[in-house]
Amino acid sequence: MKLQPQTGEEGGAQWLARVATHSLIEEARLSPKPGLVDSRGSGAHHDLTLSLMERSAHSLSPTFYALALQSWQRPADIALRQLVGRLGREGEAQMMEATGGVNTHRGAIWALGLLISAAAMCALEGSSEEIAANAAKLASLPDSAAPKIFSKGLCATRRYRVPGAREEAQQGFPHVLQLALPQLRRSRQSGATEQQARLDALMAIMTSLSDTCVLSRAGLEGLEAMQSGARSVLAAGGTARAKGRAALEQLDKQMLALNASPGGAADLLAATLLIDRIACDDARVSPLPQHSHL
Ligand SMILES: CC(C)(COP(=O)(O)OP(=O)(O)OC[C@H]1O[C@@H](n2cnc3c(N)ncnc32)[C@H](O)[C@@H]1O)[C@@H](O)C(=O)NCCC(=O)NCCS
Ligand SMILES: Nc1ncnc2c1ncn2[C@@H]1O[C@H](COP(=O)(O)OP(=O)(O)OP(=O)(O)O)[C@@H](O)[C@H]1O
Repeated sequence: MKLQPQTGEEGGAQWLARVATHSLIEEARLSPKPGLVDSRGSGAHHDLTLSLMERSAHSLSPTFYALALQSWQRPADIALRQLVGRLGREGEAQMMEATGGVNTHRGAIWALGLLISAAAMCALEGSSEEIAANAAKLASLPDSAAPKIFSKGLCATRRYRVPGAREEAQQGFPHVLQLALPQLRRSRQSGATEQQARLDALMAIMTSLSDTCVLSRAGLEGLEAMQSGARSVLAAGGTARAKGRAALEQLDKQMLALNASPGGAADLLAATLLIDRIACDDARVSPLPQHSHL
C-alpha cells in the first residue's frame, strides 16, 4: 500500500516529524508494558513519568523535522553522518532541557533519528528493508565529532560481550524488521486488537534483544528473565489470549522485583510503529486509516 504524505521535502519532513513524535507517545502510553513507563505509572523508574515522556517526545519534533529535511534525497556519506550526529546530540540537549536533566529518550533519538534520516534519503518512497539498509549505512560510518563517553550502554556491551544500540542500528535493526514488524502484522491479521498487536510486537523484541538498560540494572539474571518471560507470553498465544495476558502480568511482576526496565526494547517498538507507518510495504495490514489524524 502506498502512503500519501504531504508532497515535497518540507511537507514530507513535517509529516515524518509528526509521525515520529506520535510513535514515541503511542509507545509510552501503551499498557501494560513490563517494567516500563506506561499509562498505569512509572514501572521500575523513579525519575520518569508518562507526562515527562510525552513532554520529551514533543520537545523532539524540531530535531526530527531537521533530520528529515537535511537528509532529503541525500546519499549516506560521511558529511550526512556528521550532520545527523550533530542534530542527534542537539536533540539530546533539547530533551534534557525539556525534562530537567532526565534521560527519557536517548536510545529512541538514536534509533528514530537514523530511521527518519534514512526514510528522507529515499524521499519517503522506501520499503522497510530499504529504510533499514540506509540507516545501517549511516550508523556504520564514523562520526569524528562524537565525544568519547564511557556510557552505561557501552559498559554493559563490553562487560557482557553483547551487541547494544549501535550494533542494532549497524545491522539494520533486525529486531524491528525480522521480529517486531512481522509479529505486529501477524497479530493484527489473527484478530488481535491494535493494543494487543503492539504488546505482542514488544514481546517479540524482548525474546532476543540484549537490552543494555536491563543488563545495567539487573545483569544477566534480568536479561534472561526478560527473554524467557516474553517467550512465554508469545507461546501462550500472545496478549489476545487470557493465558498470554497472565504470562505478561507475571513478567511485569518479575521485572519490577528485579528493578529492570527494557528501555531498549521500548525504543525499538517506537521504531517499529514508525516504520509501520512510513514504509512503502505491500504487506502492511493496519486497522487505522494511515496517518489521517497526524
Ligand atoms: C548510540 C547511542 C544510543 C549511545 O549508546 P550507548 O550504548 O553508548 O549509550 P547509553 O547507555 O546512554 O544509551 C543506550 C540506549 O539505547 C537503548 N538500547 C539499549 N539496548 C539496546 C539494544 N540492544 N538495541 C537498541 N537499543 C538499545 C536504550 O534506550 C539505552 O538507554 C547514542 O546516544 C549516540 O551515540 N548518539 C550520538 C548522536 C548520533 O550520532 N545520533 C545519530 C542519530 S540521531
Ligand atoms: N516507556 C519507556 N519507559 C522507560 N524507558 C523508555 C521507555 N521508552 C523508551 N525508553 C528508553 O529507555 C531509556 C532509559 O534508559 P535507562 O533506564 O538506562 O535510563 P538512565 O536514566 O540512563 O538509567 P537509570 O534509570 O538506570 O538510572 C531511554 O533512553 C529511552 O530511550
